[in-house]
Amino acid sequence: MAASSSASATALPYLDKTDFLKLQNGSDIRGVAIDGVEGEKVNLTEPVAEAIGTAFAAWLIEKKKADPSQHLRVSIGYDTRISAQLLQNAISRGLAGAGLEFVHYGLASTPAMFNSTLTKDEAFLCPADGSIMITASHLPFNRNGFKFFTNAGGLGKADIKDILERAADIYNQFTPESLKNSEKKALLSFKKVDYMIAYTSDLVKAVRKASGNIEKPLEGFHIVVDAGNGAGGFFAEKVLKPLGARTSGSQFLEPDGMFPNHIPNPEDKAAMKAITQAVLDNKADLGIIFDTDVDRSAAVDFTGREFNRNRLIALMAAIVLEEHPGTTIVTDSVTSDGLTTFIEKKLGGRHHRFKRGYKNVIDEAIRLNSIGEESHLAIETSGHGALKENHWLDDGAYLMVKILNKLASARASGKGGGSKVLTDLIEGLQEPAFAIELRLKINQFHPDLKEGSFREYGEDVLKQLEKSIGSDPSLHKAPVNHEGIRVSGFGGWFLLRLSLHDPVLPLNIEAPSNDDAVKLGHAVLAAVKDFGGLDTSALKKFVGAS
Ligand SMILES: O=P(O)(O)OC[C@H]1O[C@H](O)[C@H](O)[C@@H](O)[C@@H]1O
Repeated sequence: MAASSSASATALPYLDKTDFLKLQNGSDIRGVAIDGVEGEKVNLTEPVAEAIGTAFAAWLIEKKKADPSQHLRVSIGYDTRISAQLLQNAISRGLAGAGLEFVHYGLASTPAMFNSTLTKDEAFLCPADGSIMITASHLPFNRNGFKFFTNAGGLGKADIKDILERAADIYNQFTPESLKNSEKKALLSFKKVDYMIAYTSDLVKAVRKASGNIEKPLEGFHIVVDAGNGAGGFFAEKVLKPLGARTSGSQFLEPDGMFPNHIPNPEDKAAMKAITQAVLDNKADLGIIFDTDVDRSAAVDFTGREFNRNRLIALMAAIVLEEHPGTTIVTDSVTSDGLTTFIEKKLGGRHHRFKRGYKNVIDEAIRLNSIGEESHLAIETSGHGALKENHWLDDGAYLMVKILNKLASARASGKGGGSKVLTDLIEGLQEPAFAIELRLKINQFHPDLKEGSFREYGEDVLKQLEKSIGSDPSLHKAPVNHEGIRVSGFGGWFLLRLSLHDPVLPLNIEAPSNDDAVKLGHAVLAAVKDFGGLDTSALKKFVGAS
Protein backbone atom coordinates (compact mmCIF):
# COMPACT_ATOMS: atom_id res chain seq x y z
CA MET A 1 0.00 0.00 0.00
CA ALA A 2 1.19 3.52 -0.74
CA ALA A 3 2.28 5.68 2.17
CA SER A 4 -0.37 7.87 3.68
CA SER A 5 -0.30 11.62 3.59
CA SER A 6 -2.92 11.72 6.34
CA ALA A 7 -0.68 9.94 8.81
CA SER A 8 1.66 12.89 8.85
CA ALA A 9 -1.15 15.33 9.45
CA THR A 10 -0.87 17.29 12.64
CA ALA A 11 -4.21 19.06 12.62
CA LEU A 12 -7.07 18.39 10.28
CA PRO A 13 -9.43 21.17 9.32
CA TYR A 14 -12.61 20.99 11.40
CA LEU A 15 -15.61 19.61 9.52
CA ASP A 16 -19.09 19.26 10.92
CA LYS A 17 -21.95 16.88 10.15
CA THR A 18 -23.32 19.15 7.44
CA ASP A 19 -20.00 19.03 5.60
CA PHE A 20 -20.15 15.25 5.64
CA LEU A 21 -23.84 15.09 4.70
CA LYS A 22 -23.09 17.18 1.62
CA LEU A 23 -21.26 14.11 0.31
CA GLN A 24 -24.51 12.14 0.16
CA ASN A 25 -25.92 11.56 -3.29
CA GLY A 26 -29.02 9.41 -2.85
CA SER A 27 -27.71 5.97 -1.98
CA ASP A 28 -24.11 6.85 -2.95
CA ILE A 29 -21.36 9.02 -1.55
CA ARG A 30 -19.88 11.47 -4.05
CA GLY A 31 -17.49 14.38 -3.82
CA VAL A 32 -14.57 16.24 -5.35
CA ALA A 33 -11.53 14.01 -4.88
CA ILE A 34 -8.80 15.95 -6.66
CA ASP A 35 -8.01 19.48 -7.75
CA GLY A 36 -8.11 20.48 -11.38
CA VAL A 37 -11.50 22.09 -11.92
CA GLU A 38 -11.77 25.74 -11.07
CA GLY A 39 -14.23 26.51 -8.29
CA GLU A 40 -14.46 22.86 -7.19
CA LYS A 41 -12.71 22.46 -3.85
CA VAL A 42 -11.64 18.99 -2.77
CA ASN A 43 -14.06 17.70 -0.12
CA LEU A 44 -13.46 13.97 -0.42
CA THR A 45 -9.99 14.13 1.12
CA GLU A 46 -7.99 11.14 2.35
CA PRO A 47 -8.85 11.71 6.04
CA VAL A 48 -12.52 12.10 5.12
CA ALA A 49 -12.35 8.79 3.20
CA GLU A 50 -10.58 7.15 6.15
CA ALA A 51 -13.33 8.33 8.51
CA ILE A 52 -15.95 6.95 6.11
CA GLY A 53 -14.10 3.60 6.12
CA THR A 54 -14.20 3.44 9.91
CA ALA A 55 -17.85 4.49 9.92
CA PHE A 56 -18.77 1.78 7.41
CA ALA A 57 -16.91 -0.73 9.61
CA ALA A 58 -18.95 0.32 12.65
CA TRP A 59 -22.17 0.17 10.62
CA LEU A 60 -21.31 -3.29 9.29
CA ILE A 61 -20.39 -4.70 12.70
CA GLU A 62 -23.76 -3.53 14.01
CA LYS A 63 -25.64 -4.83 10.98
CA LYS A 64 -24.02 -8.26 11.11
CA LYS A 65 -24.27 -8.34 14.91
CA ALA A 66 -20.62 -9.39 14.77
CA ASP A 67 -18.41 -9.59 17.83
CA PRO A 68 -15.02 -7.85 17.54
CA SER A 69 -13.08 -11.15 17.32
CA GLN A 70 -14.90 -12.02 14.10
CA HIS A 71 -12.82 -9.73 11.84
CA LEU A 72 -15.41 -9.04 9.18
CA ARG A 73 -14.01 -8.93 5.66
CA VAL A 74 -14.59 -6.08 3.19
CA SER A 75 -13.70 -6.13 -0.51
CA ILE A 76 -12.63 -2.89 -2.19
CA GLY A 77 -12.55 -2.18 -5.93
CA TYR A 78 -12.37 0.89 -8.12
CA ASP A 79 -13.04 2.17 -11.62
CA THR A 80 -10.51 4.03 -13.75
CA ARG A 81 -10.62 7.40 -11.97
CA ILE A 82 -7.20 8.91 -11.24
CA SER A 83 -7.99 9.40 -7.54
CA ALA A 84 -8.93 5.71 -7.10
CA GLN A 85 -5.82 4.40 -5.36
CA LEU A 86 -5.53 7.28 -2.91
CA LEU A 87 -9.11 6.74 -1.81
CA GLN A 88 -8.69 2.97 -1.75
CA ASN A 89 -5.73 3.27 0.61
CA ALA A 90 -7.49 5.82 2.80
CA ILE A 91 -10.68 3.79 3.17
CA SER A 92 -8.59 0.67 3.84
CA ARG A 93 -6.87 2.44 6.73
CA GLY A 94 -10.29 3.31 8.09
CA LEU A 95 -11.39 -0.33 7.96
CA ALA A 96 -8.13 -1.64 9.39
CA GLY A 97 -8.22 0.93 12.19
CA ALA A 98 -11.60 -0.50 13.19
CA GLY A 99 -10.21 -4.04 13.19
CA LEU A 100 -11.73 -5.26 9.93
CA GLU A 101 -9.97 -7.24 7.20
CA PHE A 102 -9.92 -5.73 3.74
CA VAL A 103 -9.13 -7.21 0.33
CA HIS A 104 -8.11 -5.10 -2.66
CA TYR A 105 -9.56 -6.12 -6.03
CA GLY A 106 -8.00 -3.28 -8.04
CA LEU A 107 -9.84 -2.31 -11.21
CA ALA A 108 -13.33 -3.79 -10.95
CA SER A 109 -16.96 -3.09 -11.76
CA THR A 110 -19.74 -2.09 -9.36
CA PRO A 111 -21.77 -5.29 -9.96
CA ALA A 112 -18.65 -7.41 -9.42
CA MET A 113 -18.23 -5.82 -6.01
CA PHE A 114 -21.78 -6.69 -4.97
CA ASN A 115 -21.24 -10.16 -6.40
CA SER A 116 -18.24 -10.64 -4.09
CA THR A 117 -20.64 -10.68 -1.13
CA LEU A 118 -22.45 -13.65 -2.72
CA THR A 119 -19.55 -15.73 -4.13
CA LYS A 120 -18.63 -18.67 -1.92
CA ASP A 121 -14.98 -19.37 -2.72
CA GLU A 122 -12.17 -19.05 -0.19
CA ALA A 123 -9.63 -18.98 -3.05
CA PHE A 124 -10.96 -15.49 -3.75
CA LEU A 125 -11.39 -14.71 -0.04
CA CYS A 126 -15.14 -14.74 -0.59
CA PRO A 127 -17.81 -14.14 0.44
CA ALA A 128 -17.00 -10.63 1.59
CA ASP A 129 -19.17 -9.43 4.49
CA GLY A 130 -19.25 -5.99 2.96
CA SER A 131 -18.01 -4.44 -0.24
CA ILE A 132 -17.01 -0.96 -1.39
CA MET A 133 -16.85 0.30 -4.95
CA ILE A 134 -14.90 3.51 -5.50
CA THR A 135 -16.65 5.29 -8.35
CA ALA A 136 -18.51 8.42 -9.37
CA SER A 137 -20.10 6.77 -12.41
CA HIS A 138 -20.06 9.11 -15.42
CA LEU A 139 -19.19 12.32 -13.52
CA PRO A 140 -16.08 14.35 -14.51
CA PHE A 141 -12.55 13.15 -13.74
CA ASN A 142 -12.12 15.21 -10.53
CA ARG A 143 -15.07 13.56 -8.75
CA ASN A 144 -15.14 10.24 -6.99
CA GLY A 145 -17.18 8.43 -4.40
CA PHE A 146 -18.29 5.17 -2.80
CA LYS A 147 -21.05 2.62 -3.21
CA PHE A 148 -21.48 0.04 -0.44
CA PHE A 149 -22.89 -3.48 -0.53
CA THR A 150 -23.70 -6.40 1.70
CA ASN A 151 -25.23 -9.68 0.55
CA ALA A 152 -28.63 -7.99 1.07
CA GLY A 153 -27.87 -5.52 -1.77
CA GLY A 154 -26.73 -1.92 -2.05
CA LEU A 155 -27.02 0.32 0.99
CA GLY A 156 -29.94 2.72 0.91
CA LYS A 157 -30.24 6.45 1.61
CA ALA A 158 -30.83 6.06 5.36
CA ASP A 159 -27.75 3.83 5.75
CA ILE A 160 -25.56 6.31 3.87
CA LYS A 161 -26.80 9.16 6.06
CA ASP A 162 -26.05 7.08 9.14
CA ILE A 163 -22.52 6.29 7.90
CA LEU A 164 -21.79 9.95 7.08
CA GLU A 165 -23.00 11.10 10.49
CA ARG A 166 -20.79 8.54 12.20
CA ALA A 167 -17.89 9.56 9.93
CA ALA A 168 -18.17 13.21 11.03
CA ASP A 169 -17.70 12.19 14.70
CA ILE A 170 -14.87 9.79 13.86
CA TYR A 171 -13.08 12.41 11.76
CA ASN A 172 -13.10 14.98 14.53
CA GLN A 173 -11.56 12.48 16.96
CA PHE A 174 -8.63 11.62 14.69
CA THR A 175 -5.21 12.32 16.21
CA PRO A 176 -1.82 12.00 14.53
CA GLU A 177 -1.29 8.86 16.66
CA SER A 178 -4.60 7.24 15.70
CA LEU A 179 -3.93 7.92 12.02
CA LYS A 180 -0.43 6.42 12.29
CA ASN A 181 -1.84 3.42 14.09
CA SER A 182 -4.46 2.66 11.42
CA GLU A 183 -1.80 3.02 8.74
CA LYS A 184 0.35 0.42 10.50
CA LYS A 185 -2.60 -1.94 10.86
CA ALA A 186 -3.50 -1.50 7.17
CA LEU A 187 0.05 -2.30 6.05
CA LEU A 188 0.02 -5.48 8.14
CA SER A 189 -3.32 -6.80 6.94
CA PHE A 190 -3.06 -5.90 3.24
CA LYS A 191 -4.41 -8.60 0.85
CA LYS A 192 -5.12 -8.51 -2.88
CA VAL A 193 -7.00 -10.91 -5.19
CA ASP A 194 -8.00 -10.79 -8.86
CA TYR A 195 -11.70 -11.22 -8.23
CA MET A 196 -12.68 -10.19 -11.76
CA ILE A 197 -11.56 -13.70 -12.84
CA ALA A 198 -14.34 -15.19 -10.69
CA TYR A 199 -16.95 -12.64 -11.76
CA THR A 200 -16.26 -12.88 -15.50
CA SER A 201 -16.17 -16.66 -15.42
CA ASP A 202 -19.71 -16.57 -13.95
CA LEU A 203 -20.83 -14.42 -16.89
CA VAL A 204 -19.18 -16.78 -19.39
CA LYS A 205 -20.82 -19.80 -17.71
CA ALA A 206 -24.23 -18.13 -17.88
CA VAL A 207 -24.03 -17.71 -21.67
CA ARG A 208 -22.66 -21.23 -22.21
CA LYS A 209 -25.49 -22.68 -20.13
CA ALA A 210 -28.17 -20.73 -22.00
CA SER A 211 -26.86 -22.02 -25.34
CA GLY A 212 -27.07 -25.66 -24.21
CA ASN A 213 -23.52 -25.91 -22.92
CA ILE A 214 -21.73 -25.00 -26.13
CA GLU A 215 -18.13 -23.98 -25.37
CA LYS A 216 -18.02 -21.15 -27.92
CA PRO A 217 -21.64 -20.20 -28.55
CA LEU A 218 -20.70 -16.82 -30.04
CA GLU A 219 -18.32 -18.19 -32.67
CA GLY A 220 -18.97 -16.33 -35.93
CA PHE A 221 -20.40 -13.25 -34.22
CA HIS A 222 -18.55 -9.97 -34.48
CA ILE A 223 -19.24 -7.82 -31.41
CA VAL A 224 -17.57 -4.49 -30.66
CA VAL A 225 -17.32 -3.07 -27.17
CA ASP A 226 -16.90 0.59 -26.18
CA ALA A 227 -15.79 0.95 -22.56
CA GLY A 228 -15.23 4.72 -22.82
CA ASN A 229 -11.91 4.14 -20.97
CA GLY A 230 -13.89 3.10 -17.90
CA ALA A 231 -13.74 -0.26 -16.13
CA GLY A 232 -15.71 -2.23 -18.75
CA GLY A 233 -12.81 -3.20 -21.04
CA PHE A 234 -12.77 -6.68 -19.46
CA PHE A 235 -15.99 -7.56 -21.29
CA ALA A 236 -14.26 -7.91 -24.68
CA GLU A 237 -11.24 -9.90 -23.44
CA LYS A 238 -12.68 -11.92 -20.58
CA VAL A 239 -16.27 -12.53 -21.66
CA LEU A 240 -16.72 -12.23 -25.41
CA LYS A 241 -13.46 -13.80 -26.56
CA PRO A 242 -13.75 -16.98 -24.44
CA LEU A 243 -17.26 -17.36 -25.85
CA GLY A 244 -15.81 -17.30 -29.37
CA ALA A 245 -16.88 -13.82 -30.55
CA ARG A 246 -14.63 -11.65 -32.71
CA THR A 247 -14.08 -8.31 -30.98
CA SER A 248 -11.86 -6.40 -33.41
CA GLY A 249 -12.83 -2.75 -33.70
CA SER A 250 -13.65 -2.57 -29.98
CA GLN A 251 -12.62 0.81 -28.66
CA PHE A 252 -11.55 2.75 -25.59
CA LEU A 253 -10.95 -0.44 -23.62
CA GLU A 254 -7.80 0.93 -21.96
CA PRO A 255 -8.36 2.42 -18.51
CA ASP A 256 -7.93 6.20 -18.59
CA GLY A 257 -9.51 8.25 -15.83
CA MET A 258 -9.31 11.43 -17.87
CA PHE A 259 -11.89 9.89 -20.26
CA PRO A 260 -10.23 11.39 -23.34
CA ASN A 261 -12.62 9.95 -25.94
CA HIS A 262 -16.13 10.42 -24.63
CA ILE A 263 -17.98 10.29 -21.34
CA PRO A 264 -18.59 6.63 -20.47
CA ASN A 265 -22.35 6.96 -20.30
CA PRO A 266 -24.97 5.20 -22.45
CA GLU A 267 -27.29 8.19 -21.92
CA ASP A 268 -24.77 10.50 -23.58
CA LYS A 269 -25.41 11.23 -27.27
CA ALA A 270 -21.70 11.43 -28.18
CA ALA A 271 -21.03 8.09 -26.48
CA MET A 272 -23.88 6.39 -28.37
CA LYS A 273 -22.70 7.94 -31.62
CA ALA A 274 -19.20 6.54 -31.02
CA ILE A 275 -20.36 2.94 -30.54
CA THR A 276 -22.84 3.20 -33.43
CA GLN A 277 -20.06 4.38 -35.71
CA ALA A 278 -17.82 1.53 -34.54
CA VAL A 279 -20.55 -1.02 -35.38
CA LEU A 280 -21.06 0.43 -38.85
CA ASP A 281 -17.35 0.88 -39.63
CA ASN A 282 -16.60 -2.70 -38.62
CA LYS A 283 -19.78 -4.16 -40.12
CA ALA A 284 -20.22 -5.80 -36.73
CA ASP A 285 -23.26 -7.78 -35.64
CA LEU A 286 -23.63 -5.93 -32.38
CA GLY A 287 -22.16 -3.07 -30.35
CA ILE A 288 -22.06 -2.93 -26.56
CA ILE A 289 -21.36 0.16 -24.45
CA PHE A 290 -20.91 0.54 -20.69
CA ASP A 291 -20.73 3.40 -18.24
CA THR A 292 -17.58 3.89 -16.16
CA ASP A 293 -18.35 1.31 -13.47
CA VAL A 294 -20.40 -1.08 -15.65
CA ASP A 295 -23.69 -0.97 -13.79
CA ARG A 296 -25.24 0.60 -16.89
CA SER A 297 -25.13 -0.49 -20.51
CA ALA A 298 -26.72 -0.17 -23.92
CA ALA A 299 -26.35 -1.94 -27.27
CA VAL A 300 -26.50 -1.18 -31.00
CA ASP A 301 -27.77 -3.59 -33.66
CA PHE A 302 -26.09 -4.36 -36.99
CA THR A 303 -27.92 -1.50 -38.73
CA GLY A 304 -26.78 1.04 -36.16
CA ARG A 305 -30.11 1.13 -34.32
CA GLU A 306 -29.59 1.96 -30.68
CA PHE A 307 -30.95 -0.25 -27.94
CA ASN A 308 -30.93 2.30 -25.18
CA ARG A 309 -33.56 4.07 -23.09
CA ASN A 310 -37.10 2.78 -23.92
CA ARG A 311 -35.77 0.45 -26.61
CA LEU A 312 -33.39 -1.29 -24.21
CA ILE A 313 -36.26 -1.75 -21.76
CA ALA A 314 -38.50 -3.10 -24.56
CA LEU A 315 -35.78 -5.55 -25.61
CA MET A 316 -35.09 -6.76 -22.08
CA ALA A 317 -38.83 -7.00 -21.39
CA ALA A 318 -39.29 -9.11 -24.52
CA ILE A 319 -36.51 -11.48 -23.42
CA VAL A 320 -37.73 -11.73 -19.83
CA LEU A 321 -41.40 -12.12 -20.78
CA GLU A 322 -40.53 -15.06 -23.06
CA GLU A 323 -39.05 -16.74 -20.00
CA HIS A 324 -41.70 -15.57 -17.53
CA PRO A 325 -45.01 -14.95 -19.34
CA GLY A 326 -47.20 -12.31 -17.73
CA THR A 327 -44.54 -10.99 -15.37
CA THR A 328 -44.43 -7.37 -14.23
CA ILE A 329 -41.73 -5.10 -15.60
CA VAL A 330 -40.83 -2.31 -13.17
CA THR A 331 -39.38 0.82 -14.78
CA ASP A 332 -38.54 4.39 -13.90
CA SER A 333 -41.00 7.25 -14.30
CA VAL A 334 -39.81 8.78 -17.57
CA THR A 335 -40.70 5.81 -19.76
CA SER A 336 -42.88 6.30 -22.85
CA ASP A 337 -46.56 5.52 -23.20
CA GLY A 338 -45.59 3.45 -26.25
CA LEU A 339 -43.49 1.22 -23.99
CA THR A 340 -46.52 0.48 -21.80
CA THR A 341 -48.58 -0.48 -24.85
CA PHE A 342 -45.74 -2.67 -26.12
CA ILE A 343 -45.24 -4.50 -22.81
CA GLU A 344 -48.95 -4.95 -22.12
CA LYS A 345 -50.50 -5.48 -25.57
CA LYS A 346 -47.70 -7.08 -27.54
CA LEU A 347 -45.78 -8.96 -24.84
CA GLY A 348 -48.64 -9.73 -22.46
CA GLY A 349 -46.85 -8.43 -19.38
CA ARG A 350 -47.66 -5.64 -16.95
CA HIS A 351 -45.78 -2.36 -17.00
CA HIS A 352 -45.38 -0.87 -13.54
CA ARG A 353 -44.02 2.63 -14.11
CA PHE A 354 -42.50 3.68 -10.81
CA LYS A 355 -39.97 6.32 -9.79
CA ARG A 356 -36.59 7.42 -11.08
CA GLY A 357 -33.56 5.93 -9.32
CA TYR A 358 -32.19 2.43 -9.86
CA LYS A 359 -32.48 1.55 -6.19
CA ASN A 360 -36.11 2.69 -6.09
CA VAL A 361 -36.93 0.53 -9.10
CA ILE A 362 -35.15 -2.55 -7.73
CA ASP A 363 -36.68 -2.17 -4.26
CA GLU A 364 -40.13 -1.83 -5.81
CA ALA A 365 -39.72 -5.05 -7.80
CA ILE A 366 -38.61 -6.84 -4.64
CA ARG A 367 -41.62 -5.39 -2.79
CA LEU A 368 -44.04 -6.52 -5.50
CA ASN A 369 -42.70 -10.07 -5.29
CA SER A 370 -43.07 -9.98 -1.52
CA ILE A 371 -46.77 -9.14 -1.83
CA GLY A 372 -47.37 -11.84 -4.39
CA GLU A 373 -46.98 -9.97 -7.67
CA GLU A 374 -44.35 -11.72 -9.73
CA SER A 375 -41.70 -9.44 -11.19
CA HIS A 376 -38.42 -10.51 -12.81
CA LEU A 377 -37.04 -7.27 -14.21
CA ALA A 378 -36.41 -3.80 -12.75
CA ILE A 379 -34.92 -1.41 -15.27
CA GLU A 380 -34.39 2.30 -15.88
CA THR A 381 -34.12 4.33 -19.08
CA SER A 382 -30.65 5.28 -17.76
CA GLY A 383 -29.44 1.74 -18.58
CA HIS A 384 -29.45 0.46 -14.99
CA GLY A 385 -31.16 -2.92 -14.86
CA ALA A 386 -31.52 -5.84 -12.48
CA LEU A 387 -33.01 -9.30 -12.82
CA LYS A 388 -34.49 -11.52 -10.15
CA GLU A 389 -32.48 -14.49 -11.46
CA ASN A 390 -29.27 -12.47 -10.87
CA HIS A 391 -29.99 -11.66 -7.19
CA TRP A 392 -31.44 -8.28 -8.17
CA LEU A 393 -27.89 -7.17 -8.86
CA ASP A 394 -27.84 -3.86 -10.70
CA ASP A 395 -25.58 -5.05 -13.50
CA GLY A 396 -25.04 -3.59 -16.97
CA ALA A 397 -22.84 -6.54 -17.93
CA TYR A 398 -25.55 -9.06 -17.01
CA LEU A 399 -28.10 -7.21 -19.17
CA MET A 400 -25.71 -7.70 -22.08
CA VAL A 401 -25.29 -11.37 -21.13
CA LYS A 402 -29.06 -11.80 -21.52
CA ILE A 403 -28.78 -10.29 -24.99
CA LEU A 404 -25.87 -12.57 -25.85
CA ASN A 405 -27.89 -15.56 -24.63
CA LYS A 406 -30.59 -14.61 -27.07
CA LEU A 407 -28.11 -14.36 -29.97
CA ALA A 408 -26.46 -17.66 -29.06
CA SER A 409 -29.68 -19.60 -28.54
CA ALA A 410 -31.24 -18.23 -31.73
CA ARG A 411 -28.24 -19.43 -33.69
CA ALA A 412 -28.12 -22.78 -31.90
CA SER A 413 -31.76 -23.38 -32.82
CA GLY A 414 -31.01 -22.60 -36.47
CA LYS A 415 -32.61 -19.16 -36.56
CA GLY A 416 -29.46 -17.65 -38.09
CA GLY A 417 -26.69 -15.40 -36.84
CA GLY A 418 -26.48 -11.64 -36.57
CA SER A 419 -28.47 -9.36 -34.30
CA LYS A 420 -31.66 -9.22 -36.40
CA VAL A 421 -33.24 -11.55 -33.85
CA LEU A 422 -32.94 -8.68 -31.34
CA THR A 423 -34.27 -6.06 -33.73
CA ASP A 424 -37.27 -8.29 -34.45
CA LEU A 425 -38.01 -8.61 -30.74
CA ILE A 426 -38.90 -4.93 -30.44
CA GLU A 427 -40.92 -4.74 -33.63
CA GLY A 428 -44.13 -2.86 -32.95
CA LEU A 429 -42.68 -0.61 -30.25
CA GLN A 430 -44.18 2.82 -30.87
CA GLU A 431 -41.74 5.61 -30.37
CA PRO A 432 -42.53 9.29 -30.05
CA ALA A 433 -41.41 11.50 -32.91
CA PHE A 434 -40.27 14.06 -30.39
CA ALA A 435 -38.72 13.64 -26.94
CA ILE A 436 -36.87 16.12 -24.78
CA GLU A 437 -35.67 16.50 -21.18
CA LEU A 438 -35.30 20.04 -19.81
CA ARG A 439 -33.81 20.53 -16.36
CA LEU A 440 -35.27 23.57 -14.58
CA LYS A 441 -32.95 24.74 -11.81
CA ILE A 442 -34.17 25.98 -8.45
CA ASN A 443 -32.12 28.91 -7.17
CA GLN A 444 -31.49 27.90 -3.55
CA PHE A 445 -30.52 31.45 -2.61
CA HIS A 446 -33.70 33.07 -3.90
CA PRO A 447 -35.59 34.88 -1.12
CA ASP A 448 -38.78 32.90 -1.94
CA LEU A 449 -37.17 29.74 -0.57
CA LYS A 450 -37.74 29.37 3.13
CA GLU A 451 -34.38 28.50 4.70
CA GLY A 452 -33.13 27.24 1.36
CA SER A 453 -35.40 24.18 1.23
CA PHE A 454 -35.51 23.50 -2.49
CA ARG A 455 -37.57 20.34 -1.96
CA GLU A 456 -40.43 22.25 -0.35
CA TYR A 457 -40.21 24.88 -3.07
CA GLY A 458 -40.23 22.21 -5.77
CA GLU A 459 -43.28 20.59 -4.16
CA ASP A 460 -45.07 23.97 -4.26
CA VAL A 461 -44.30 24.26 -7.97
CA LEU A 462 -45.75 20.79 -8.54
CA LYS A 463 -48.90 21.62 -6.55
CA GLN A 464 -49.42 24.74 -8.63
CA LEU A 465 -48.97 22.75 -11.84
CA GLU A 466 -51.52 20.18 -10.68
CA LYS A 467 -54.04 22.94 -9.94
CA SER A 468 -53.46 24.64 -13.26
CA ILE A 469 -53.88 21.55 -15.45
CA GLY A 470 -57.12 20.71 -13.61
CA SER A 471 -58.74 23.67 -15.34
CA ASP A 472 -57.48 22.83 -18.85
CA PRO A 473 -59.78 20.36 -20.68
CA SER A 474 -57.08 19.35 -23.19
CA LEU A 475 -54.85 18.00 -20.41
CA HIS A 476 -55.37 14.89 -18.29
CA LYS A 477 -53.45 13.97 -15.18
CA ALA A 478 -52.22 10.35 -15.21
CA PRO A 479 -54.54 8.34 -12.94
CA VAL A 480 -51.64 6.31 -11.53
CA ASN A 481 -48.34 8.08 -11.06
CA HIS A 482 -45.69 7.60 -8.41
CA GLU A 483 -43.52 10.67 -8.84
CA GLY A 484 -44.11 14.29 -9.83
CA ILE A 485 -46.99 15.30 -12.09
CA ARG A 486 -47.50 13.30 -15.29
CA VAL A 487 -50.02 14.67 -17.75
CA SER A 488 -51.21 13.57 -21.19
CA GLY A 489 -52.45 15.84 -23.94
CA PHE A 490 -51.91 16.81 -27.60
CA GLY A 491 -51.15 13.14 -28.37
CA GLY A 492 -48.19 13.12 -25.98
CA TRP A 493 -47.32 13.56 -22.31
CA PHE A 494 -45.10 15.44 -19.91
CA LEU A 495 -43.70 14.68 -16.48
CA LEU A 496 -42.42 17.34 -14.10
CA ARG A 497 -40.74 15.94 -10.97
CA LEU A 498 -38.08 16.72 -8.40
CA SER A 499 -34.59 15.44 -9.18
CA LEU A 500 -33.39 12.72 -6.84
CA HIS A 501 -30.26 14.66 -5.99
CA ASP A 502 -30.13 18.19 -7.30
CA PRO A 503 -32.11 21.41 -6.80
CA VAL A 504 -33.67 20.77 -10.18
CA LEU A 505 -37.11 19.98 -11.61
CA PRO A 506 -36.51 17.76 -14.65
CA LEU A 507 -39.24 18.11 -17.28
CA ASN A 508 -39.67 15.30 -19.79
CA ILE A 509 -41.91 15.85 -22.80
CA GLU A 510 -42.78 13.35 -25.53
CA ALA A 511 -45.14 14.14 -28.38
CA PRO A 512 -46.02 13.21 -31.96
CA SER A 513 -44.46 16.45 -33.23
CA ASN A 514 -42.36 19.38 -32.14
CA ASP A 515 -45.47 21.60 -32.26
CA ASP A 516 -47.38 19.32 -29.91
CA ALA A 517 -44.42 19.21 -27.54
CA VAL A 518 -44.31 23.02 -27.56
CA LYS A 519 -48.04 23.09 -26.65
CA LEU A 520 -47.30 20.86 -23.65
CA GLY A 521 -44.33 23.08 -22.77
CA HIS A 522 -46.60 26.16 -22.84
CA ALA A 523 -48.99 24.48 -20.41
CA VAL A 524 -46.15 23.90 -17.95
CA LEU A 525 -44.74 27.39 -18.40
CA ALA A 526 -48.12 29.01 -17.79
CA ALA A 527 -48.38 27.16 -14.48
CA VAL A 528 -44.86 27.81 -13.16
CA LYS A 529 -43.95 31.22 -14.57
CA ASP A 530 -44.56 33.13 -11.35
CA PHE A 531 -42.09 31.09 -9.31
CA GLY A 532 -39.18 33.53 -9.09
CA GLY A 533 -36.83 30.91 -7.65
CA LEU A 534 -37.29 28.60 -10.63
CA ASP A 535 -35.07 29.13 -13.65
CA THR A 536 -37.47 28.62 -16.55
CA SER A 537 -35.12 29.96 -19.23
CA ALA A 538 -34.61 26.52 -20.86
CA LEU A 539 -38.38 26.03 -21.06
CA LYS A 540 -38.96 29.54 -22.40
CA LYS A 541 -36.33 28.96 -25.06
CA PHE A 542 -37.95 25.66 -26.00
CA VAL A 543 -41.42 27.13 -26.46
CA GLY A 544 -39.99 30.20 -28.17
CA ALA A 545 -41.08 32.60 -25.45
CA SER A 546 -37.66 33.98 -24.58
O1 LIG B 1 -33.41 12.69 -10.64
P1 LIG B 1 -32.27 12.93 -11.59
O2 LIG B 1 -31.43 14.10 -11.24
O3 LIG B 1 -32.76 13.01 -13.01
O4 LIG B 1 -31.29 11.69 -11.50
C1 LIG B 1 -31.77 10.39 -11.53
C2 LIG B 1 -30.68 9.37 -11.73
O5 LIG B 1 -29.62 9.64 -10.84
C3 LIG B 1 -28.52 8.76 -10.88
O6 LIG B 1 -27.89 8.87 -12.09
C4 LIG B 1 -28.98 7.34 -10.63
O7 LIG B 1 -27.91 6.45 -10.84
C5 LIG B 1 -30.12 6.95 -11.54
O8 LIG B 1 -30.60 5.71 -11.14
C6 LIG B 1 -31.21 7.99 -11.47
O9 LIG B 1 -32.23 7.70 -12.35
